[in-house]
Amino acid sequence: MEKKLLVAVCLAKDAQNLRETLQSCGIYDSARKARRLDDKIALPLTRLGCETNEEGCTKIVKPPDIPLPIDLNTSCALNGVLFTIQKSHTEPSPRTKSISLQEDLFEKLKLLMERKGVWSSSLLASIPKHWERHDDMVLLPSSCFTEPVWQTCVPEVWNVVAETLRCRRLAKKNRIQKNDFRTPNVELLKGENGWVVHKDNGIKYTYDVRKCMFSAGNISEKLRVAKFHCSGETVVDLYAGIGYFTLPYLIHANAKCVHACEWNNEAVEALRKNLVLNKVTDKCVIHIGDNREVCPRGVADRVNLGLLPSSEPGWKTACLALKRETGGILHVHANVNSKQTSVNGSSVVPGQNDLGDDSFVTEPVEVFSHSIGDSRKENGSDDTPNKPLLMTSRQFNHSTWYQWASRVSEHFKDLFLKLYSEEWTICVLHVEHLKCKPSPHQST
Ligand SMILES: C[S@@+](CC[C@H](N)C(=O)[O-])C[C@H]1O[C@@H](n2cnc3c(N)ncnc32)[C@H](O)[C@@H]1O
Repeated sequence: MEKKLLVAVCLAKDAQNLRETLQSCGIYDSARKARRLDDKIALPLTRLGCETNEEGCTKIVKPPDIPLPIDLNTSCALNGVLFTIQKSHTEPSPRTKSISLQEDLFEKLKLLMERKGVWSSSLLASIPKHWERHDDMVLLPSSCFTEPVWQTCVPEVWNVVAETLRCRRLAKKNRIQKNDFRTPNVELLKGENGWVVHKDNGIKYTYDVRKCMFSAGNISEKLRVAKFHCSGETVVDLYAGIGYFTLPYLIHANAKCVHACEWNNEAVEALRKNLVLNKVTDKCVIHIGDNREVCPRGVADRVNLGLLPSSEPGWKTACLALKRETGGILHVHANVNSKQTSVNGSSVVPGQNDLGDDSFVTEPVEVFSHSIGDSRKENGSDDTPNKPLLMTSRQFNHSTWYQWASRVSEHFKDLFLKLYSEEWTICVLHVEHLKCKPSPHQST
């Protein structure tokens, strides 16, 4: 049997369908790259070979478990898609790459717009190259389908996108509204309701994508929180949202109780549902309103300050939330612009950054979770440090971050002194660098 590599060649518009059919028959070779041949696509095949008999006639040789009506260089049909099997004339690419959903989306949209007579290459840039998948919904970025001509072809455009990306509902982000709730401004393009369920590290989060944001960029911090041992601890989550951190504290870190502060009623509705969904309602007290007014005082062993670009508005509230006798741990989040400062060598002021809301959402930004621990009153014991002490994790040895952490701890020292007229001891226990990567659901 000749070891010639074979490909199935079909029209580009049918490539996705054919690929899926070949995959289900077990003869699609996902380790090789699909190739474009003018208006056609050559899909790589596996487990098939060919044989030439004495008359010089070449036939496909296939294992007995593949009873497909296929022959070499002859039109064949599978699931209504016409194709021919041919010998591959090029060496297979060593890289694993099959025709991507993005390429397929491009082909199908181009075809639709050509049929409507409105295709132009200027539309290329607004075909989405990445998206987020939530449940059966695909959430498209704000940069796509911006040209008015797309609107003249709805709902067909949305149907093609939904079919190609294999989802039932389709939504598109617009710029985040500049209000205190950071309302997402998501438009539903296909489907009726915006509620999705998102599973993350064994936790279910439900929320309406039109009303609340799911901060996917926080995943590494959520995973870190999930590893904490908080048995017996009371935690205050000052910016609870839909429960991004409240839930890992309750479910994985095993906190005794979380006081969750949130002022956005839409987020509170989702938070309530999430507590029920994850069966932890009895361990959480929701305080609805501005945390500076509604946060309980003197109750917490740990306070989470998960607000970006800076949690500074909540610093005083966090100090007051800690147990006065024993102190506790503060997790202080902020964006720190280390690029700028590493160039001129100056330090950063806590909370200072030059990144607009939009930059945070769309671009990688350095984000810090800064745990300030053991902020206890001086108890006079010799081993209690009375100066801020940096004990940051080894891999994060960026001097800007140390400087920032050091300034934050000085700031907290002053705050405690003002609030209680007595010295508290502050140690920086850890600095975590959170790269706000593209969402884990993004695909291309
Ligand atoms: C963007 S979310 C962040 C949630 C989560 N901590 C995270 O980092 O993924 C911030 C939440 O804090 C809420 N929030 C902001 N300022 C607040 C305040 N002063 N009091 C109560 N909630 C506040 C917003 O409504 C929003 O739901």
